[in-house]
Amino acid sequence: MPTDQLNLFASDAPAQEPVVELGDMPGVARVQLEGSAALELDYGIPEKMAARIGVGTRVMVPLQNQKVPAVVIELLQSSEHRGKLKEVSSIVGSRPMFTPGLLKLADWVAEYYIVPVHRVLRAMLPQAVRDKPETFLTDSHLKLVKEPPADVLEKMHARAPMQARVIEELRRRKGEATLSELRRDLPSATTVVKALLKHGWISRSEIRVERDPFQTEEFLPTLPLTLTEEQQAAYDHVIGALQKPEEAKPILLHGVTGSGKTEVYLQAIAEVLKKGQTALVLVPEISLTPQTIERFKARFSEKKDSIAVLHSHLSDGERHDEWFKVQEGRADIVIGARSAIFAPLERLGLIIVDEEHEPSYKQEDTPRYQARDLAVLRGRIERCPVLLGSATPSLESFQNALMGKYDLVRMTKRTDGKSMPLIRIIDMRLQRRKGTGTTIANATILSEKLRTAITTRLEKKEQTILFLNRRGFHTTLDCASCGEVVQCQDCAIPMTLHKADNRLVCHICGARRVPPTKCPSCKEPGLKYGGFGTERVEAAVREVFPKARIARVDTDTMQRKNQLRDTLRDFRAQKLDILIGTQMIAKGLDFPNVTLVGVLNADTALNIPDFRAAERTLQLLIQVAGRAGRGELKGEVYVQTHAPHSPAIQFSRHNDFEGFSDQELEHRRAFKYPPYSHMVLVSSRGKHETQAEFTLQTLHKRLLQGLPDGTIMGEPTPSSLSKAHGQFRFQLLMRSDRIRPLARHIQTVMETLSPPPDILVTWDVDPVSLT
Ligand SMILES: Nc1ncnc2c1ncn2[C@@H]1O[C@H](COP(=O)(O)OP(=O)(O)OP(=O)(O)O)[C@@H](O)[C@H]1O
Ligand SMILES: [Zn+2]
Ligand SMILES: [Zn+2]
Repeated sequence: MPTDQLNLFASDAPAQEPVVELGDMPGVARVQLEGSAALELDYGIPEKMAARIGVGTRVMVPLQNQKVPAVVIELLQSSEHRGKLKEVSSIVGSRPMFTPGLLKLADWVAEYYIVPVHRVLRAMLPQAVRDKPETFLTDSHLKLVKEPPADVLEKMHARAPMQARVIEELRRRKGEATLSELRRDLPSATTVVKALLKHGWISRSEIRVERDPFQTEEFLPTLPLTLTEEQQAAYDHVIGALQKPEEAKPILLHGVTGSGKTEVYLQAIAEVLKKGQTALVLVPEISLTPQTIERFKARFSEKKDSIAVLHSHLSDGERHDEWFKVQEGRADIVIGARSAIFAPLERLGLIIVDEEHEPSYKQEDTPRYQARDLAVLRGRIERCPVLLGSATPSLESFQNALMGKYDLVRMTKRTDGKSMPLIRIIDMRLQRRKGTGTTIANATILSEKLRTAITTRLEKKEQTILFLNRRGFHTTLDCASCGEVVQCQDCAIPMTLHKADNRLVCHICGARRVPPTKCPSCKEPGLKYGGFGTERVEAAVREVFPKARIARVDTDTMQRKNQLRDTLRDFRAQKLDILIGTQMIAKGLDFPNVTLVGVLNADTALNIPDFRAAERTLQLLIQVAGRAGRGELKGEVYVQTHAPHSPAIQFSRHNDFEGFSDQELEHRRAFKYPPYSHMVLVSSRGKHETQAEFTLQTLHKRLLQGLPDGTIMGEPTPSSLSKAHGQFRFQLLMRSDRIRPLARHIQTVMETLSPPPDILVTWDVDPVSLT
């Protein structure tokens, strides 16, 4: 739709219903400023606004000769403020932007994550909503008001052929159309419509147009499936919680890959809608694929317009409109990534967090909240059940379930008697010694066994997924003479060769440079490349299987809008034999004809310096393996590794999540790591290495004074990523089983700290990444 034809308007129409009864009219609004200091101020409410101001309303208030945005957090009869109260200047939007439940959540987030509450309130509204509230697109809805007899129309064809065409078009459309619909075939429709209006042939009214990202998609309705016994038990458990939300504990649904968790979600949501309530579904950004959304829209096809989708790939306009769909109460179901936990749904009946173990539920900027934890909290505030689902639960949630804080429901089998895939471990150390496998420039990319397995699949017209968590062609470039590794100048990591454009690329800051021919350090020419990423795997696979139809899915190849959707569609339609990709293809995908999954290097996640390395590896392996054998045919998985005996690899081989968690929890308990403690990661960064380090050392000393009992505090050390974006990084880890006293202590100390202006100090409560 061409935007030049559509006019933007900002409505400030009064709300339909008054927010407060006129009888007990409060005269004072206590507000929280949005922009700056966490100040609560009182303002008088002018009489003409009284009916439209409630808790959660956004307003503009006068402050030091300016008008600034604020949120009403409380209505009072009078203020303790001495002197004359200033008055609220204006109201933003026609309805409150925050529900009382969300305001409570904001307070909690502020305290727990040690952030001023105004930062939390800002994070709760999408930017497009904050900056341009109620800026909707409009279109003209046109209606034919006179039926022209045949001869009139004929004359018109001679005199004003365009007008006749528009009239005929309108008749074809049962007498109604929008201007933008007409303009699709008749670019001059705007002028023609004006003439027709003047002559009284048609009438016009302005309507609001939603920028709906799925407008053009068709969804074939699906019916609820007959649940398996295990699904039924899980469903019944959720229904029980829906009936007694006050007593319900959060439910952890531990269901193996392909056990049909989504079907349980769908049927539970149907029940929630039947009760006239709403449902919130969180999915990791990366699994918010068209396929996922389609499953929801198709099941609730008669209500598909009442499903709002909130995630970061929407345009500002789309996000704005989807958000208002929720705020105006037109959405019954919200599906979204992390920040959708703040969707202003009312009458919330159920919150679902799918793939609850996913690290992407953690927000990596201030406020650094964990959306899965906020889901549990929001459930408590709104008295609604919370369902956390995963084939590989986070140890935090699993431990909560073992302790009885959460209910644990298991689904141990795949639907329809389909079996779990057979997992084979391939020791790549032996491959290298034997010199077998597909070797290009000394790196074994495909073991012989995996290659044979792919060949068999190609013969049988079954499909293969090859997974590798690294982009690019070569992952290192170093000097044979002096050992120097070519690193990014601004970040302490090796640069990756991207062969398609022959550049070395830094995967932290994106810096690009022409590959040097001589060592930058000793000037000798003997530079050699090492390691492999998806680009190189693609080249190798094309070489070995020249006839296979192959696609690569990573952020380099999926730049174009809809490219991911189109590639996945082709794969589903079996127009492709082999899909090579990064974690973009590791989760949630359900392709029945995939009978082989190859994990090309299972060790990348094991080598990260993080106490969760084993947990992450297990999660990834079980999830990727879970893409195989989801249809009638049995699946097989080959895991290539240099650490075949590590527990993460061995337990995932037997799909033994609980065995792994027993062992891993034991270990965590012994060393007091989460979930047996809360962790706070304090970091400093800056261009000057010594200043950054010194700042953290100073902070360390101050934190030592009055440190709450039971706190374990490390020493300031360089972060494992010691430099990024040209800034040196240092970190300090603290652990305690009681987070609140520690948070208060940190807050108090931070208030006394004034670091040099170019040094940034941050803190992260319950961090998921320690780099
Ligand atoms: N009761 C059922 N009867 C038959 N088929 C079912 C049933 N429930 C689900 N399925 C099918 O089983 C497949 C797997 O289901 P689903 O994708 O919901 O599993 P999941 O547990 O979410 O898997 P994963 O964790 O791997 O994403 C889907 O194709 C789904 O349509
Ligand atoms: Zn050198
Ligand atoms: Zn860099």
